[in-house]
Amino acid sequence: MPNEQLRRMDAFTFPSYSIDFATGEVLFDYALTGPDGEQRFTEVVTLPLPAEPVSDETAATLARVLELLHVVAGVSYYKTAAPRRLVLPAPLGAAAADLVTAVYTKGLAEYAYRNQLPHVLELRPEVPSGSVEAATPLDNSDRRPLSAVGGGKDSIVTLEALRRAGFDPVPFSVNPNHVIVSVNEASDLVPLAARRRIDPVLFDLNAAGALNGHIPVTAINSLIAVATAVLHGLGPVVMSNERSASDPNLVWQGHEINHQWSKGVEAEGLLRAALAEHAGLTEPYFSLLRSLSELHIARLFADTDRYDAVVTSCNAAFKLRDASERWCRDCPKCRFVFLAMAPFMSRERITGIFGGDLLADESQIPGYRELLGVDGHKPFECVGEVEESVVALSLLAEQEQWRDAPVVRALVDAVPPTAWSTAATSDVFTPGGPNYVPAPYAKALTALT
Ligand SMILES: CC(=O)N[C@H]1[C@@H](OP(=O)(O)OP(=O)(O)OC[C@H]2O[C@@H](n3ccc(=O)[nH]c3=O)[C@H](O)[C@@H]2O)O[C@H](CO)[C@@H](O)[C@@H]1O[C@H](C)C(=O)N[C@@H](C)C(=O)N[C@@H](CCC(=O)O)C(=O)O
Ligand SMILES: Nc1ncnc2c1ncn2[C@@H]1O[C@H](COP(=O)(O)OP(=O)(O)OP(=O)(O)O)[C@@H](O)[C@H]1O
Repeated sequence: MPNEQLRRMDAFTFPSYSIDFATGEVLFDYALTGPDGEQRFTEVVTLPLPAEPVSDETAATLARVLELLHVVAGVSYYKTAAPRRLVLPAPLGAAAADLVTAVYTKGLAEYAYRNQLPHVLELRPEVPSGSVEAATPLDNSDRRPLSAVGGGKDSIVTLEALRRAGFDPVPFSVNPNHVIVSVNEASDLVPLAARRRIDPVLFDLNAAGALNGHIPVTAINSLIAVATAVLHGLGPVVMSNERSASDPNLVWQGHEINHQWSKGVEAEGLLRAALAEHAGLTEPYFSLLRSLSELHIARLFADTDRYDAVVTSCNAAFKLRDASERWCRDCPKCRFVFLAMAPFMSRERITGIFGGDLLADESQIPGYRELLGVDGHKPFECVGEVEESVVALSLLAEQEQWRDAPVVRALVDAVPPTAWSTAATSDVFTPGGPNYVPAPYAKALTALT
């Protein structure tokens, strides 16, 4: 469909979804409609099937989770045209409607900012009138947790913390690539995996110049994880989203723009409330690492070398096409994670993990200046706060193995005195802020810290 026609689309709708219990395949249909006709999309999510037949109760709870996933996963297609009407397929309760509103506004805020589409920040879904039958409550809180694995340091810290505290976690990933497969192998735990196939029409539209941008992918992965936990009779989904994921990159038109919005604590609360209201799940989902800073998590990661040969946090390794093998060593996330891990391990070890020494490479200095708040705003990437970067730098400046590294020397000179004094009184190693960690799991976190 030509780009001008896409731009004239006035509504985004959700025609249907279906599940095939013989294959685990769930089809989610979407449509953009406008004066020139419609553009249809179908996304396919394939859930891993349990060995036992699925009971009617499980099927009913699963259907409720999939209703939420259907609406949330629509963001990938909505963003090709950004119509002003978002027409939901069925009535929703208040908590579920709040989740959907936030996913399409706050979750798409970076996309709205970069494409200069302020109306997206004000989008309000049209919810058909009518009541929603109350869901049957399901308390699965004492079952084995499903631990989402993204291949990076954070989910590794969670997996090990749960294991050490005796929770017997099941690793879970959506579309595990070779990095995730290797992390699971290194853990020696038996994982579950779901497949997600984006409609290839989206890639054609992108190639033809359709609107594109960042989407709240963690909200989608989280709901696929919850659906899998329900189908397999498992317990809560445990995420590894850190404290700083809740902090915005900038404010635009009075709205916070946060690249990591769906990793933040607000999204976590909205998702929990929507799952409780719409699917009856009393303890569906939480982030174990919510109260920790990225720097703190990096320090915890350094405690074990079991995953050194496989851990990969760089997003370039997770692209659907032309992915890097492991760390690309030239993006904000590689720079930040290197800086965050370096104070807690030998130079030889970290150089082995990354396949190179970023603090010896002067071409990295401009990127590090952004992370340290010397130039520009916090990059649109999964990176920690400026304060965390300054604290990491101050720790490096005290260490013989790092203090003369060219990048460390240049950055120490660049950071302003005010930043050093903030870092000197920083609480980055003190857990804090709101979290939803259930009481029985608090011990896993305490054992960690
Ligand atoms: C890997 C990555 O960072 N991808 C972002 C990148 O996409 P790119 O075009 O370079 O390559 P692909 O990932 O292969 O995607 C191709 C196109 O497919 C569409 N798409 C992909 C996944 C999806 O769930 N929905 C989609 O619509 C999209 O049109 C792609 O162009 O740039 C894109 C545009 O800015 C981003 O949307 C891609 O981000 C992925 C959705 C992704 O998985 N990103 C995570 C690594 C990520 O950013 N995680 C955040 C958490 C953010 C959150 O709130 O959940 C983080 O780590 O901070
Ligand atoms: N493919 C995936 N399948 C399931 N969960 C995922 C996937 N990718 C990321 N996640 C989860 O989403 C959350 C955010 O991902 P993120 O990439 O920040 O974490 P990570 O890979 O554990 O660590 P790092 O921040 O070092 O990359 C984490 O809880 C992670 O486990």
